[in-house]
Amino acid sequence: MQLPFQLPIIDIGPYLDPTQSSSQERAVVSTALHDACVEYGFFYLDISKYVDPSEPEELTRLAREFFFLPQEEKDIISIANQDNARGYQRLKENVTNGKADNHEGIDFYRPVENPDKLKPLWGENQWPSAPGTFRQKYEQWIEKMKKLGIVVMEAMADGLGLADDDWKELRAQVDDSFWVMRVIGYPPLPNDYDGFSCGAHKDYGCLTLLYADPTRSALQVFLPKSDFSVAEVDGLPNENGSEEGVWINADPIPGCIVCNIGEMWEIWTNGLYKSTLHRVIHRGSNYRCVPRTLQDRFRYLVTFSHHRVSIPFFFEPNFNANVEPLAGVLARTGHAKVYGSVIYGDFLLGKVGSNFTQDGTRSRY
Ligand SMILES: O=C(O)CCC(=O)C(=O)O
Ligand SMILES: [Fe+2]
Repeated sequence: MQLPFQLPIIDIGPYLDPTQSSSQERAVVSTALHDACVEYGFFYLDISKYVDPSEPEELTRLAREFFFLPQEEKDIISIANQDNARGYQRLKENVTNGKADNHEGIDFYRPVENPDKLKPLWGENQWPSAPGTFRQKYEQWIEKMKKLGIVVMEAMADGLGLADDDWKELRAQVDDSFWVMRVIGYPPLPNDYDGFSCGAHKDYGCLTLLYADPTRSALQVFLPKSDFSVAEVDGLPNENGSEEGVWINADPIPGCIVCNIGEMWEIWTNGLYKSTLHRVIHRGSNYRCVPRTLQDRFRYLVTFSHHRVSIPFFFEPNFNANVEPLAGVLARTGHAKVYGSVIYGDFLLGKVGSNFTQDGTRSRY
């Protein structure tokens, strides 16, 4: 019998404090990262030595409280108030592959000096005033994920066999990450819905560090091969064109986040690492988190108990980073450059600045 496929689990522990680990222990981690990026572009990162589970659990509880607010209160921080990027987007306002995604969410970006809401991406983050501790808790998470991003980058540089100087050059492209954090609420997808919870896409940046609540069978990853068992998804169209492969579930694992690489890694490695298609189909079932008061509990059970919450943190290059195939990788593989260079900020503006559909909804990918 074929066992269901599972993405590799990589414990980042040895890289958290290299003075406390041996070079062999670190080599196990960096080799595993390299193999996972060549093979899948996706892996689980065991961060149990870095984060107490209560911390992200609290974040999903705060997100639920926010999404549970009346629509007009959520609209107070609409992206329309600012630069059309920072803030809240209603259910179905985001569009992927021409179809409205069945989710709502709040986006935060690295703050900028001299904010200007008329300039794409250059506005100010809009923090909800309720729940009261939202901002403080999420800002702590941002700091943690920024540090983790650099740690994973260093481990990946080792996995690629980069010399010290090459790592310093790469580090200088990500040491002031133009990060994005998204807090997403997914109500269950109606059976007859023409679309997805989040349509198939590749992430366009560097590293996605995704914490999601314990809901299973929601996030799916496309593996362009056919020797794995498949997660059956009845009646849903393929979104992978004519490419051979299977969609597998990337269910949450306690103590781990799901990690995937974006298109910038594809450029740095001249195509050796590929960013991978993924999507969310949340039919809604097995996660419950019930409010305390009776009245709220009733409303919640009727409307909200099956909401899935996920918090992707996109650890991206610096806004001005000039991203191109790394000399160390070209030298090692002996391959000619097949990717050109991009300034990350220009690339990002191209993605989010002009991605509006005719009815004013926004397409992120
Ligand atoms: O919610 C998820 O599990 C994934 C979300 C995602 O892929 C994205 O926002 O880019
Ligand atoms: Fe994604």
